Amino acid sequence: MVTLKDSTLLRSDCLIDGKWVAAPGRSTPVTDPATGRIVGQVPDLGAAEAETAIAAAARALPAWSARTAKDRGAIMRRWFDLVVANADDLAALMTAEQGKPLAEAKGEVIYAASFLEWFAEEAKRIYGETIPAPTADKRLLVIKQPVGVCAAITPWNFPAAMITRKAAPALAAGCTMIVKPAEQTPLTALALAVLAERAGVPAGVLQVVTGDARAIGGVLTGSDVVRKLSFTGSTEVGRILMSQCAPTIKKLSLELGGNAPFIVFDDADLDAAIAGALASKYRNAGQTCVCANRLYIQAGIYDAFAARLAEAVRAMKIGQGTEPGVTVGPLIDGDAVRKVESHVADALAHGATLVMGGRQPPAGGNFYEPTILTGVTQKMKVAREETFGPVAPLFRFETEEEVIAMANDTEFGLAAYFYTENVRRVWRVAEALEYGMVGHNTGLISNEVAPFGGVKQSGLGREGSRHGIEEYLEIKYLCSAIG
Ligand SMILES: NC(=O)c1ccc[n+]([C@@H]2O[C@H](COP(=O)([O-])OP(=O)(O)OC[C@H]3O[C@@H](n4cnc5c(N)ncnc54)[C@H](O)[C@@H]3O)[C@@H](O)[C@H]2O)c1
Ligand SMILES: O=C[C@H](O)CS(=O)(=O)O
Repeated sequence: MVTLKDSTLLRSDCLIDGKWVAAPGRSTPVTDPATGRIVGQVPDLGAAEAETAIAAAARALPAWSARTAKDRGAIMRRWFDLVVANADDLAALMTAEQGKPLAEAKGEVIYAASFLEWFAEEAKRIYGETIPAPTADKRLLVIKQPVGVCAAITPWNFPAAMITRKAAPALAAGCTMIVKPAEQTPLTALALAVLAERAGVPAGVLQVVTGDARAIGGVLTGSDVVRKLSFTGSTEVGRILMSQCAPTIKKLSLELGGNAPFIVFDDADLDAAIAGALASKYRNAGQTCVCANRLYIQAGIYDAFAARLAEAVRAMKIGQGTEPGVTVGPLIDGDAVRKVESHVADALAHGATLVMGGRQPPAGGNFYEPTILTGVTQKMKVAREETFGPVAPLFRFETEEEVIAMANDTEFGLAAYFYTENVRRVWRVAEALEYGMVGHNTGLISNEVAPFGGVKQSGLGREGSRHGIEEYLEIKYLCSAIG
């Protein structure tokens, strides 16, 4: 089990309609991916409970949306304060169920809290507009109103941030929300719900339902009462949910898979490029949607970059997230390990060279050693699929035109990175890359103030920034005849 300062944050029941709901005889264990040990139990709920949660959200909507923006903002701010005050416990829960190193988990909790802080303020800046009427007898204006009852389905790799990045703008806008967290990481979601309740979020405004993803998701996507779905996860599941939402024409936010190119030109600051590669590639053991998935290194510095990266990666420490100094934790489960193994085996079978790693450590489990491959080509799986593991495949390129073409040769379009000191090249490359987010001379681009999201098959819409709250608002145009 997990040792917390506040043991009441470890829940084994769900929050529905202001009540904590258990399911005697219907519970699912939550396991530590580093050890396989059970760290908690959560209810295995389904369609009936999803329906109950939707009805509760609908009942709570009028009063919540009628509260002033300042009032909702104050509650969101209290939620922020409580998340920060309980960051150590939330990080402990996260490391226990997701495996990331404790320092990373703490960092994610603070990142997750930043969305609560940001949208506590943005709630008060939902502005409308007046429009000069084309005729003297009319007055035209635009107001913005909350979408209504919203659903959120979230992934396991960022168990806190992927929830607050949705719930914060939704509640700030005056919507109510049902969250279905990933089955692997429900404990963090339930602890956030405890703190939301303590912050004053009323019954029915925020609900967390754990259990049968297909059954719960089927009800959330099929209900006409649910006016919006915000999903973060794989592109494959995003397609399914998008089609399930079609009959009720829901508003959609989709944050899906990635295949980020990481481009280093000959004139790059090599120290900065190595630091950026480490941060982008190995964060969360490579299990982030914006991880560098392909590293394109210009011919003139290819060997030097490979050697420097190997030297830096050798300094990494793999192990349980609770161990001091650990920088690479376990992958989420055996399937994730097998996917990484298949990508490495495919690359080697097609001519790549293993510089380091390429195996599980002797201890086994869900760990996989940080890996570097050279001699990688576009024909290999690592070029076409999201590896979602600590594998850095290095591709060699000669010209700017060639690398832009290779970088864009994917159905994904979430994040891309490039390193150069040439100002003219910054503009050429940034504008030519077909991605929603581009990092120049940095491997870390995510924060609460910037619009996070992708193009092509990496998703729809943006989260965070001043744009993120628009996803939870409808525009209403009012035309008043005064003649
Ligand atoms: N773009 C982003 O911001 C972002 C962030 C994190 C993760 N991701 C992507 O998510 C993927 C990894 O996360 P994952 O393995 O949790 O993704 P996943 O798509 O397997 O699962 C995500 C969520 O969807 C639920 N789900 C799965 N099938 C469902 C169904 N048929 N009906 C209803 N719900 C269903 C899961 O229970 C989970 O809560 C990667 O592709 C990663 O790139 C994207
Ligand atoms: O997995 C992708 C998440 O969005 C993580 S982050 O926002 O880049 O930290």
